[in-house]
Amino acid sequence: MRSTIAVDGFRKLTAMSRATVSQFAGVRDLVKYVPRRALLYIPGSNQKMLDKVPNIKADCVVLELEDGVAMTSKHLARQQVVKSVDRLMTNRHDLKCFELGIRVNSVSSGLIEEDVTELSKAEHLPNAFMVPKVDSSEELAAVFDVFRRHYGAKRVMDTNTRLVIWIESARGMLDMPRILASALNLHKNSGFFKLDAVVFGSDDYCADIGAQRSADGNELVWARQRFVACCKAFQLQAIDAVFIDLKDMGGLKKYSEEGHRWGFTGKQVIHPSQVEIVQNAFMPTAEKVEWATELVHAFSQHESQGKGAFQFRGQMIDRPLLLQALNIVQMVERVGQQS
Ligand SMILES: CCC(=O)SCCNC(=O)CCNC(=O)[C@H](O)C(C)(C)COP(=O)(O)OP(=O)(O)OC[C@H]1O[C@@H](n2cnc3c(N)ncnc32)[C@H](O)[C@@H]1OP(=O)(O)O
Ligand SMILES: O=CC(=O)O
Ligand SMILES: [Mg+2]
Repeated sequence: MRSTIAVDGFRKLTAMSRATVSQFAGVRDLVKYVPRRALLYIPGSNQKMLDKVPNIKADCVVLELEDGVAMTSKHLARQQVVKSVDRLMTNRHDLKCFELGIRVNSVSSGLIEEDVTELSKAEHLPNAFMVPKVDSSEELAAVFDVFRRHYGAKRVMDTNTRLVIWIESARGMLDMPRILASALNLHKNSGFFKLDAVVFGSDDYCADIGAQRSADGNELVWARQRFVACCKAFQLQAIDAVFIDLKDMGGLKKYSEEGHRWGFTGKQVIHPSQVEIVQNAFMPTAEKVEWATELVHAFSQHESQGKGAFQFRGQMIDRPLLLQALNIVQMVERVGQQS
């Protein structure tokens, strides 16, 4: 299997290479890197699905309060998610996922206040709070305000809890650079949850622009490519669209591999049967892991001789290539620790 090959490739790293990689911890914080190849939604209203979380191997599990939950079940979902997050975070070392998040309702829905009021009754914070339909940077101030009022300043400003946001409208898409910069500044200036990943809400985006979904996905090409470029401009992870045809595993594989080639970091999934296909598609190949490991090592040697650019296997290498190689090494290191 592709992921296994890559993990084996990583295990061949020598102690010297590992030490070399750690010299670049200042460039990218290796310890805090969270793989998000597959981000699985679990509706908070479904207790049977919530009970499966400890054994789910998706990189990121999203306890869902938004569109996966009927309006008539929001209250029940909030109560079940509060109990689940306390139970799961108490035994967090037993979880198979890297990140347990909660997706609240959007600011524009008018439901976020009730979500946060209820969630703040939990003793534990999740690893990440997830906010959908962020259309403007002003909305982030409203998110900060509602969390600070209900959780208290200390709990939301002195924590490792991360922020993940969804871009799902034409307005959000056009304003992405301002939205992402504001979210990062909010963390820098106030200590509020740090933005770590951005998710493309393609179904809501299609509804917003009036596009019809097609088998070849042409209607989303521009948006997906702009989305990746904006995320990567701010060194943020970019999570690709949901694939809703639950029985079409070939189609899921094709779109996942395409997303990986285009620069996405991972993909949203809605069913456990989609997890492994997506994780494999977003795993670097064994050759790529070997290339990355050797490149990082070569970079370190050249840098110690005062050379920022050099030749490596016939290619010119400088800092951007080092960053790409570090992304690969960080991903494989975390996945290797899990398996
Ligand atoms: C597109 C825009 C978005 O906003 S996406 C995010 C919002 N949507 C969601 O949260 C939906 C998430 N997915 C689901 O609710 C389910 O997968 C849906 C699509 C309803 C299908 O469920 P169901 O009919 O039970 O499927 P199934 O019979 O094939 O299930 C087999 C076993 O797997 C389980 N399962 C299913 N989905 C999940 C899931 N997301 N998380 C955890 N477990 C899941 C089922 O409970 C079932 O378990 P068992 O075999 O009965 O023990
Ligand atoms: O929230 C996800 C979407 O596709 O919409
Ligand atoms: Mg959506």
